[in-house]
Amino acid sequence: MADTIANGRPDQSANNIDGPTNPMVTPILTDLYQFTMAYAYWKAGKHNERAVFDLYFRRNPFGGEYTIFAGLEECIKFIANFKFTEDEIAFIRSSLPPSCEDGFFEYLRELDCSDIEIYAVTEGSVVFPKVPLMRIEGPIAVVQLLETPFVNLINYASLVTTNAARHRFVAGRSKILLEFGLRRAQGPDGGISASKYCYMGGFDATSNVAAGKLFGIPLRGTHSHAFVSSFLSPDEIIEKSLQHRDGSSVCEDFVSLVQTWLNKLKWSHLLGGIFSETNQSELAAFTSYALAFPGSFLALVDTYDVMRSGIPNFCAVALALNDLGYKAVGIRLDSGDLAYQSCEARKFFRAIEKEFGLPGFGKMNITASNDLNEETLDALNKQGHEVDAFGIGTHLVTCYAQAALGVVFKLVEINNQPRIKLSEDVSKVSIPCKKRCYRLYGKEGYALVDIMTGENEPQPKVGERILCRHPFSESKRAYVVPQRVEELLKCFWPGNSDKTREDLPPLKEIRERCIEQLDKMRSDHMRRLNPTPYKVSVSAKLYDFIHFLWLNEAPVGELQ
Ligand SMILES: Nc1ncnc2c1ncn2[C@@H]1O[C@H](COP(=O)(O)OP(=O)(O)OP(=O)(O)O)[C@@H](O)[C@H]1O
Ligand SMILES: O=P(O)(O)OC[C@H]1O[C@H](OP(=O)(O)OP(=O)(O)O)[C@H](O)[C@@H]1O
Ligand SMILES: O=C(O)c1cccnc1
Ligand SMILES: [Mg+2]
Repeated sequence: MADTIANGRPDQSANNIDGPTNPMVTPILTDLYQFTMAYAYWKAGKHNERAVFDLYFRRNPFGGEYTIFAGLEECIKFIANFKFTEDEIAFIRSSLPPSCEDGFFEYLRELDCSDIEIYAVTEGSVVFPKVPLMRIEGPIAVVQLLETPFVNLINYASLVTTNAARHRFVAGRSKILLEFGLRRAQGPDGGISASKYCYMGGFDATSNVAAGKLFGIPLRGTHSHAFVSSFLSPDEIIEKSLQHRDGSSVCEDFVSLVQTWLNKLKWSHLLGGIFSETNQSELAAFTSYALAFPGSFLALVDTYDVMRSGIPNFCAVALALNDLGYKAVGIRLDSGDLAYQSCEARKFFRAIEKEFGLPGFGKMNITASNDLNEETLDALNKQGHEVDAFGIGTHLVTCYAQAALGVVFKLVEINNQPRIKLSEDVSKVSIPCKKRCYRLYGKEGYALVDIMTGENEPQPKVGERILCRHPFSESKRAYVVPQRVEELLKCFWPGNSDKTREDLPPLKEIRERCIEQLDKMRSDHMRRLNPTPYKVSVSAKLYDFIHFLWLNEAPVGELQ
């Protein structure tokens, strides 16, 4: 028997692929019906029949016309370490009827994924409905057991990556996007996954420390209202000294230096009249935070009153820091009208730059947060704002605008026999056969269409006209002369076959791929309002075959 590691799972480390991020992702993280079907396949002697399943989705989320494929690495890590523990086998036995024969549990005991082959689109790619994101081949009983965990691992990952990409699209390339969602995410796995996939979708950093450690995502953060209101007055600051940044001198009373600056601001003719007395609790909090982090001072300015207290208090501290050679980072706004306040804050910073001759002060970073989503970002853009960074939590990580991406896993072939699943709803009819999928690019470098062909059809060639047909609608078809042809499905798990396994790229590389692919999308597919659908097609041969099979399988009705 194989060695076992700490959690009782057989040691598969010879495959050099770590297990999934979440240790709950085990072979029993599946639906009961996968085991009942596996038993029935086994009992019928059918369990080793070679099946091909496609994993795909039917509609793009968030009313958009694109999706980002994510979660592949976790699927591969899962199957690379797929092995039942004795404990799990005992539990499965206790969950099935007592009549289930021992031989089945012997079979489960020996099971791994060495006989499975997985072809997939590269993680971080832009993908479209109906085109397989993954093709899973292998003994039917095993592939069936993979359905639920794979759909689970791809569904939220792709949904939240797409959500992040959509937020990035609205915010624009130049803005810093911070994921602040851990506290509002659906449990610990939701939080960790959100941080990983929001980074993949184009966010710059997360506040989630565990995700920073696990995935190397840059960590960023400010401070909360509690920190501000926990102080009563500057009198409670005991340690008041601060060394000059270059070490040349020490300011013994930084608190007084801040007070001096606050008075200067109050009486300055440019700024005068905006405020009188600022909140002393807030001033004490800012001063203390600056004493703790003089090189990276950033303050939350909306606890009491942004313009009459938060901004002047922040500026007094920032100016005192400047005297000692430190450059404050900026502010965070977390309530009220973020467009208006950011513009007012910017005016104040610029006025200070001018008044005190401090180059760069006007460019102080303004971070905004508070229930932000695509719509509010869009509204802020339309109004005009001065925000440099957005901190986004709830709407981003919970995918508030759409709860799930209906990923499905459908049988398309068994023992080399193509299979189709019919439905009253045409959009739910599956596309049969083991297929090859290509993206065809046009003259201007944009992707024109994705096309699926039968496995043995010749590959579309550059410069050669090919007919692309809508899979179900007879009248929708177009000729395409591709300038570039990209094969979409690559082998990420060759099983026992002699295919070469694609490496799993590091997260940063996947993120770069995602950003690059989105940049190359035609703008009409990307726009928020009524985007143009991207064309997904099949070859003429596959079209004919789908419709032949459809007619073959659909019973003819009888009218009486
Ligand atoms: N200029 C703006 N245009 C459109 N939406 C905005 C603008 N500024 C802020 N928002 C959004 O308006 C909403 C304001 O929410 P709400 O009134 O509940 O917050 P608040 O009272 O300002 O703050 P708090 O979180 O302390 O309750 C938030 O979703 C915020 O993102
Ligand atoms: O608004 P989100 O997009 O979810 O971003 C995260 C929020 O979390 C923090 O708020 P906090 O937990 O203090 O709650 P509150 O602002 O709702 O009072 C922070 O100040 C943001 O407002
Ligand atoms: O660092 C922050 O400002 C932060 C972190 C989590 C949630 N809200 C804000
Ligand atoms: Mg808030």
